[in-house]
Amino acid sequence: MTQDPTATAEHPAPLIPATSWAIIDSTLREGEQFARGNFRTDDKIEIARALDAFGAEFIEVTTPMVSAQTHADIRRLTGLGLKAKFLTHVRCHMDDVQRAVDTGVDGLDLLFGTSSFLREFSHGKNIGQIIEAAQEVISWIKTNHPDLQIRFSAEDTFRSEEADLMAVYRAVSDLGVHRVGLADTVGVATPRQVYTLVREVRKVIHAECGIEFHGHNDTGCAVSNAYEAVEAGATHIDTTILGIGERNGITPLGGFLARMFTFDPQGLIDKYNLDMLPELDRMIARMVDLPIPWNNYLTGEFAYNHKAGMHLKAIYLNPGAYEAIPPGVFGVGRRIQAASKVTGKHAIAYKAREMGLHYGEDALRRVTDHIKALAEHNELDDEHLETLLREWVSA
Ligand SMILES: CC(=O)SCCNC(=O)CCNC(=O)[C@H](O)C(C)(C)COP(=O)(O)OP(=O)(O)OC[C@H]1O[C@@H](n2cnc3c(N)ncnc32)[C@H](O)[C@@H]1OP(=O)(O)O
Ligand SMILES: O=C(O)CCC(=O)C(=O)O
Ligand SMILES: [Mg+2]
Repeated sequence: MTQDPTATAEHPAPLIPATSWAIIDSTLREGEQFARGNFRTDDKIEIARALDAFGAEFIEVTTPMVSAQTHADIRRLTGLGLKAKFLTHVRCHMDDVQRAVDTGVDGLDLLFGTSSFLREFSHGKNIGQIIEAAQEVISWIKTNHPDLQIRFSAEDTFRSEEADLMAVYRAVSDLGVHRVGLADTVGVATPRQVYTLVREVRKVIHAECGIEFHGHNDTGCAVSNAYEAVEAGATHIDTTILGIGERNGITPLGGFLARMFTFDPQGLIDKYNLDMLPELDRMIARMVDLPIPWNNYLTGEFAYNHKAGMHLKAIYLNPGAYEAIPPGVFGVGRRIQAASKVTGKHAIAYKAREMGLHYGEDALRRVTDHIKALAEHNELDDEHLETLLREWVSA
């Protein structure tokens, strides 16, 4: 991790500075592999513009080999004049690369599966042949398109033999790639494995070489694995909006930002327009025709719902008592659910005060118990609660 020269005793350097990593948002690549991800040209433009306005550093798009329409769409996107850099995700094959270089992208994300599963059942190449293909393709790009950034990823990294991985990463680093990629393709890696492997890879690549992590969420570790990657020195993290991708998806943009915010809030505020997150999540939910999950990081309907009496007492005094991240920073509001059987007298007193009503201690206990008893069998909304509080005063 880099030292922060501006750190003082009063303002220590953040644990993981937001300047040490960048987002490669892959909604337009991995996201197109989601069951409902079938973006039309206008959708792609809307997504790219929104990500750019948000401040995403990189936007990964799919390979132009998909279709003539996709090829034309990539050219359209790269011609929009956005600040974000475009990367296209292509097989490590001359046909694909030659088609990709005229799309106006800033870089190529090359990949080759290195696990025995993918060597046997996907492309049929051994490690020596993978390195040979990498040499041919990377040398050609460097000679003919020296301005393009090159990343090489060992697909299915975490089911690959470590010796194979090190041989491949060392070879592509020697060829001068700008970044290597570690991909948890089937979402099987544990946070500790990710941390350890990133540290090992760092030892065999050149000093300026970035490390990218791409993590699937099959076992629920996509956010924690991305975090461990950064802690170990990864410089780039793949995300998608709402986490859409193959199967149950990858590290979600919102979840990853929530995680990283706790280490360097100001760094994230400086880098991204965080209050656009709800808009991004709603945009993708609309395009894939699914609701935002109720428990979604930061933007789920109940992500900032507070209900239990003990929580509410403290929340009214200081929301930080039960919130890791202030919701307003991400453009969302909190919801206080004061009328339930798990409420308490402090919440009821607070609600009453908001309405200009005051109860003595006995009355407050009685109205609170009445509300709790009613809520035992009925849903009580805010309107119902307000009516009850007024009736109780006039009774
Ligand atoms: C984990 C991931 O998400 S990896 C990224 C996945 N992305 C995509 O698949 C992009 C969308 N894909 C497509 O549109 C198509 O699959 C295409 C255009 C890429 C290829 O289509 P087709 O030629 O019809 O081949 P198909 O998809 O059936 O098979 C995959 C081919 O890629 C080859 N391949 C797989 N990985 C690699 C690689 N890293 N480098 C080179 N070739 C590879 C396979 O050997 C197979 O080629 P073969 O027919 O010569 O054996
Ligand atoms: O190119 C990469 O690093 C990731 C490819 C991918 O989507 C995966 O392995 O799941
Ligand atoms: Mg993937």
